[in-house]
Amino acid sequence: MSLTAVDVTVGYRREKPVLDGARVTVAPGEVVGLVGPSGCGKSTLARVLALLLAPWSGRVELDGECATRVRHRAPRRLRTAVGVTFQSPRRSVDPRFTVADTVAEPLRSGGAPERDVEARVVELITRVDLARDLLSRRAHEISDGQLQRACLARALAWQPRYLVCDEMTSMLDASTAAALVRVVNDEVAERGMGVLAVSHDRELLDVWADRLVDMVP
Ligand SMILES: Nc1ncnc2c1ncn2[C@@H]1O[C@H](COP(=O)(O)OP(=O)(O)OP(=O)(O)O)[C@@H](O)[C@H]1O
Repeated sequence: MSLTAVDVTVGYRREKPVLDGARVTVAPGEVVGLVGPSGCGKSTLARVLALLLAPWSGRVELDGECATRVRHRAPRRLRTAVGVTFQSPRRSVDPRFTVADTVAEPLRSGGAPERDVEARVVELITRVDLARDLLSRRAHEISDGQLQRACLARALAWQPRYLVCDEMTSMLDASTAAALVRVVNDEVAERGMGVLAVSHDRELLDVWADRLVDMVP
């Protein structure tokens, strides 16, 4: 059981791979910190493992199953098994959506019955310590920290087996950052979720991660 990148080669421009045969594996219940110099491809590898970017060659294995398609083309059981959070919550939400719509979005697109969605959204925002009266607000009406909490709630909507955190805390104040890491750690401890944490903050990863993977360019 693991979320694993096997010999992944991928880039954004033809014949200029950013990753060339990259490998990383995350076991259930494990927090793996991904470090390396700026531009070495950490976010790219995170996107590949989150099934958002298809490798040119190599593969992603999710608990032994090879993920051959990405984004909405990936089968639902794989899409819902991996959650992802990004550095900038503002760039990762639809500004027209309320907080409730943002958190509900993966549930709706994954086919959750509408009668269950509202209750689950309340459960999720409670989990990330967001007040219920924020549910009707839009992104521009709440702080970065509150919006990142909503994004973490969205990432946890389907109780993913793995979570990819790409610089989740780097735009946040220290206390919000610590609170979000605690929420993630609770999911690790309670359900055995595996985490890939990308961060520039070595001190954070030294305390958060069980082990570090250094991407040598
Ligand atoms: N969408 C994109 N289109 C074109 N090039 C990209 C894109 N995303 C990343 N790159 C390029 O790919 C390389 C690796 O970027 P990536 O963001 O994966 O690295 P990183 O290690 O996460 O960097 P940082 O630590 O600075 O966030 C960089 O040269 C970057 O400019």
